[in-house]
Formats: sequence, structure tokens, C-alpha cells
Amino acid sequence: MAGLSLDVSGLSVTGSGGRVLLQPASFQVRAGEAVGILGPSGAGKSTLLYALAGLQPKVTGVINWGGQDIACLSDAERARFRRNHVGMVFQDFLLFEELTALGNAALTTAFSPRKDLAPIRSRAAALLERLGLPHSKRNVDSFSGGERQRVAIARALANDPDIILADEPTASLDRAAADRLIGDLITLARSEGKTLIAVSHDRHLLDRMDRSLQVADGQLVEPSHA
Ligand SMILES: Nc1ncnc2c1ncn2[C@@H]1O[C@H](COP(=O)(O)OP(=O)(O)OP(=O)(O)O)[C@@H](O)[C@H]1O
Repeated sequence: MAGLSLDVSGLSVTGSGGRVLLQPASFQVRAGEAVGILGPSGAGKSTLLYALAGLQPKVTGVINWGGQDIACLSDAERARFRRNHVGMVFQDFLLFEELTALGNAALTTAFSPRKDLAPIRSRAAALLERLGLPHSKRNVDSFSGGERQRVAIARALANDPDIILADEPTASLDRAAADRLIGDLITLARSEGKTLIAVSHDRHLLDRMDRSLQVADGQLVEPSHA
């Protein structure tokens, strides 16, 4: 699947106790564009990313992905949207330790209502191979940080999503592993025309994106062009 465009208008997010986590923000992302989100710690970057995934409970405004405003969907409809269109790469991987790389990368098959799950499994296996992870019966609990992160990327892409949302994908990696990961992620996203939005502090990653959005103190500030 190719990427989806994004049109965000007046998006704000409230947290527990009514605290405003994100002031009304408006911006657009073209289908297939690679956009970074940067800003100081605690600024609201992950809050924004999770809102774009439909994972923030208290949002107002419009989050229009390819013509569909997910902010006004029910929880079940949003979950279906995510299943069909979004691949998430979480900061702390969220892998299942007792599963192999393939078990994790093809995890979506465990939740998919689709009857024909073989294509997802074979795409997951092909992605792992492309990402240089040897076919292994080892569980991921013995994998290095870089290997775990590559499994997380294969999992995010296994269902052939239109959109990849990544939260600090290089945070726990050393420079060499981070650079390899950045290359893998961006090459995969670009070669398949997917829309990629990644929160990061990593200048090397942000420099490879088409442009970046900056968040400061719960506000989207003037976008900076990379
Ligand atoms: N549900 C919530 N209720 C109240 N406050 C929250 C909630 N979720 C996050 N916060 C607070 O909102 C602020 C922004 O959090 P967020 O995780 O978006 O920051 P960030 O820019 O991604 O930071 P970092 O770079 O450190 O990961 C933080 O002060 C955080 O503690």
C-alpha cells in the first residue's frame, strides 16, 4: 500500500486532571512524505504522535488521514483504522520476549480478522531477512538492542501499512546501530511510498527526513525545514 496524506486542524490533547498537553495545532503531511518531530524532553512530541495514531483518549480537532477524520471515529472504528493503515514503532520496542523474531514480526496475525494470514507471515519473514536478521529459533529475549529494534520495524511494516509512526526509534542504540537502523527505516518507507512520521532527538535521523515539525512546551512551533 502507498502512503496516506494527513491534514491536522486545531488538534489539541488533554491529559489527566484536565492538563492541556498539546495546544491547538494545524499542519499537513503529503502522502509518502517523511516528517520528523523534534523538541525538548517533555515538550509533547509523543503526545502528538499518539494522537495521530488515534491512541490519545482526549482529543479535539481534526486528524484527517487520506480523507477520513479519525478523531470523530468510535474506539472500535479507530482500532480498525490502525489495524488496516498504521504501523507503530514504539520507543521501548514492546516485543514479546517469549516469541522469536518472526513470532513478533508477524504478531499482527494473532489479532487480524483476515482469514488469509499467510501473506502477512511471509512479508514479516522477508522484512526480517531484508533487515539482516538471521532466521532464528531464538526468542528475542537474547537479542541485542539493535536486533530488537529491527524486529520492531519488521513488525510495524508486516501488515503493509500506509503510515509508519515511530517514537524515538534510535533512542537505545549506539551510533553505528542507530545509523544502520535509520537507513533501513527510511529506505523501506521510501521504497514503498509510505508516509513516515518519527519523533526523535537524533540529528542523523532528522537530517534524513523531508522536513521536521518542532514541539515546544505543548505547542507546535514554526516548522523547520531539514
Ligand atoms: N495522560 C497524561 N496526563 C497528564 N500528563 C501527561 C499525560 N501524558 C503525558 N503527560 C505529560 O505531558 C508532557 C509531554 O509528554 P510527552 O511524552 O508527549 O513528551 P515528549 O516530548 O515525548 O518527551 P520525551 O522526549 O521526554 O519523551 C510530559 O510532562 C508528560 O509527563
